[in-house]
Amino acid sequence: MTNSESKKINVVGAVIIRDGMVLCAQRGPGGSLAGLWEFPGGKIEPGESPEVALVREIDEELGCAIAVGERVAYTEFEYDFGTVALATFYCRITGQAPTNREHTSIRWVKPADLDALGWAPADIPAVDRIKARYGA
Ligand SMILES: Nc1nc2c([nH]c(=O)n2[C@H]2C[C@H](O)[C@@H](COP(=O)(O)OP(=O)(O)OP(=O)(O)O)O2)c(=O)[nH]1
Repeated sequence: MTNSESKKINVVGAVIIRDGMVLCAQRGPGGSLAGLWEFPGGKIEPGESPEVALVREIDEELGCAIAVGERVAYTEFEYDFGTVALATFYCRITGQAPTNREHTSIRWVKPADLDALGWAPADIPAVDRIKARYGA
């Protein structure tokens, strides 16, 4: 087993779609994958289901309530700091509009324009699925 395989990080990401646009979030400077774009979300805590973790993370990061729908993609990607197992889910906002609390920026993007952002590598399969489904 390689070192990176020994550390699997279970992460959930929310593909929030509103009015045909996808909510994208840019990671801050300093941490892992600094400046790259991702789907809001984060690490699953012990005992949490992916759906419960996603509702908690989106409340923390964006201050809004969501309904979690079907899975978009599941990817395992080996970064130098460990292997991220990323599960993304289509989500719908059920309450107030999101506000950016933790990211450098958040942006609503048309599916066909998603490629213009510099994505965290683990997210590429999800981005491709979203484009295939919604991008013209
Ligand atoms: N939230 C989120 N994280 C992602 C995505 N794609 C991807 O590779 N990741 C990585 C980045 C982080 O290493 C990890 C998620 O952890 P996190 O969101 O709690 O990140 P963090 O900044 O608090 O943690 P850290 O890695 O800086 O310690 O998964 C994604 O689409 N959404």
